[in-house]
Amino acid sequence: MSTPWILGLTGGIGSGKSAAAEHFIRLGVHLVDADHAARWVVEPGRPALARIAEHFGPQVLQPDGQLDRGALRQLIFQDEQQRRWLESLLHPLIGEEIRSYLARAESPYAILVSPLLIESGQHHMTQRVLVVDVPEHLQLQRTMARDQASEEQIKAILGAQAKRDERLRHAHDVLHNDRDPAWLRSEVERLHHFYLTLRGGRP
Ligand SMILES: CC(C)(COP(=O)(O)OP(=O)(O)OC[C@H]1O[C@@H](n2cnc3c(N)ncnc32)[C@H](O)[C@@H]1O)[C@@H](O)C(=O)NCCC(=O)NCCS
Ligand SMILES: Nc1ncnc2c1ncn2[C@@H]1O[C@H](COP(=O)(O)OP(=O)(O)OP(=O)(O)O)[C@@H](O)[C@H]1O
Repeated sequence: MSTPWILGLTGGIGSGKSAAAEHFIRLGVHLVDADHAARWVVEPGRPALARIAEHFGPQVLQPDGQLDRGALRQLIFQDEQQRRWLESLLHPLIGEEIRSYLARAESPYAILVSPLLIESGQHHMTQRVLVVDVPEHLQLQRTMARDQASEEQIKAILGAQAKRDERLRHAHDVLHNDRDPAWLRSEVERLHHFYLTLRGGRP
């Protein structure tokens, strides 16, 4: 099987990666989301979950044995060493899941969506990088409207991610998602046609 051509889609928390991803999926692009892969590797019965419970204690498990994501989020974003421990356990496993899923792509190009594309080195799996970019105040505003998290916690997560400039330095393309959802959709359609042309497909 030939290796698919992969676009890396990244952006900080609440920048609009998932919203952009939905439009690419609707256009028929094969897509894997690193946040979803991060959930698969800690499903009950998988070894990573037992390692996490052993390391952090039973307070990170729900009564039904599933990972208590809110509890783990609290622990890792207030302690950099614990976050690094978790990342060193999960990132290699997430990388394997992503690789095997992307290898099945049959569309003219495939997409890897990841908040940590640059930070985790996952951009080495891709041929091109698209950054969804918004000013920090919009990231905060949209994430607070979406999640049950406090401003303080979202700021801690922002602090654990690459700075805006650093991410933009790796960008081949930038989607400025500071307007309304209709603009986001039209930008995804424009970029999709551009990628099809790059791949020599029918625009
Ligand atoms: C801590 C966890 C359990 C919290 O789960 P929760 O359901 O609340 O959030 P979710 O996984 O949907 O992530 C939401 C957003 O948080 C940010 N985020 C998640 N992990 C990290 C991290 N290690 N560093 C910086 N930001 C992160 C991203 O912007 C992500 O899109 C979870 O985020 C996790 O397992 N993180 C470690 C694995 C990881 O690094 N995942 C990122 C994709 S590679
Ligand atoms: N152009 C836009 N106008 C208004 N709201 C938007 C726009 N784009 C995204 N949003 C909203 O902002 C919130 C964050 O978007 P989304 O969940 O796609 O971000 P994300 O980058 O995937 O975040 P995370 O890193 O946390 O997974 C969502 O509630 C989404 O509906």
